[in-house]
Amino acid sequence: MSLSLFLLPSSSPPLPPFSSSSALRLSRPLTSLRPPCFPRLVPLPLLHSLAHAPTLPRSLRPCALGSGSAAGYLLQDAGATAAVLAGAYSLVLTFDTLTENNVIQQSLSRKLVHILSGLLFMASWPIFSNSVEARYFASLVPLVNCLRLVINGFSLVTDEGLVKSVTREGNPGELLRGPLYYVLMLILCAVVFWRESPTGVISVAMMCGGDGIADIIGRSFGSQKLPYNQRKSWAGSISMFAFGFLVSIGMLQYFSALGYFQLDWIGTIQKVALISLVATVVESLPITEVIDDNISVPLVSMLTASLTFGS
Ligand SMILES: C/C(=C\COP(=O)(O)O)CCC[C@H](C)CCC[C@H](C)CCCC(C)C
Ligand SMILES: Nc1ccn([C@@H]2O[C@H](COP(=O)(O)OP(=O)(O)O)[C@@H](O)[C@H]2O)c(=O)n1
Repeated sequence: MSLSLFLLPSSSPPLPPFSSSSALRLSRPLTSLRPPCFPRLVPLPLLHSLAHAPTLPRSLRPCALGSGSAAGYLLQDAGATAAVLAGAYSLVLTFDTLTENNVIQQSLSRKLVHILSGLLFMASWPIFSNSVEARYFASLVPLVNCLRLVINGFSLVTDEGLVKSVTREGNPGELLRGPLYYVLMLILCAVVFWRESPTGVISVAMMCGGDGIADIIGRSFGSQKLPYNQRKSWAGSISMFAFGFLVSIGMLQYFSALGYFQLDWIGTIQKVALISLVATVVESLPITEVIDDNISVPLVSMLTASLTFGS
């Protein structure tokens, strides 16, 4: 069997922007392809070289787009969803234990959960399949946590560990604000943008990395307050810009290395710097008493990224 690599036939629907997907087509009908073949975790450049390999052992044959069976995709996505859900529960339990044992303060615990949850959730996206439904399976994770926050926020049940590790004062009602908006934004980014667009990646990075570090640095080193907002500081805002920028570039590199999109890095660095600046300015405004940062920061990042990246 020889593999030939060529672009999608012109009759195919246009590839989403930034998709560098080149369909691997086999010389015989896809129906003859039998798994196992490895999922899209293999970086695309490697797939290109594999595509030209004269013969490949069956177990090393890359999946052609759409070559996985529906049942295979379903199994992969269900397993990935269960694994990431378990990861979410373990993360909160870990920080609850650390707080309970006074290893870290409750405020730091909440912020570390804020930084790590969304970034680790986004980092898990490549373990989901190439199916159209994959993003919906992935969004089940923040959805289940959304329900968990709501039932605990209304004290229908009481999960002390959850309340302690993600609230400021240990009041269950707090779960219905910052944490709830946070998981709703993760659902939005996963469903609308998924791993095919820099927009969702940057928005999650700014909400988790940028806004998360601003609190930690701002509380500890924020003596110099902003002239227009005495609740925010130069240290907090500068750290939000810098860390949000670095985390955004890092996550874009991650998805690019796995072949989900290819970016012109000079232009990307400029665009991400602009997005980080806009998000940092918005986060510093007194409006955050009206609109939670977990809404304003990702939304303004989505808007700015959509305008600058065109997707
Ligand atoms: C503490 C959180 C938000 C508070 O925001 P703020 O008020 O400080 O601005 C984050 C709440 C996280 C939530 C309880 C759990 C979310 C889990 C996530 C969707 C999946 C993580 C999976 C990964 C593998 C650990
Ligand atoms: N730009 C910023 C953001 C937060 N902070 C500090 O972090 C604390 C919490 O910030 P925040 O109200 O935005 O926290 P979250 O809404 O993100 O949980 C503020 O009261 C400030 O002490 C800062 O100094 N500068």
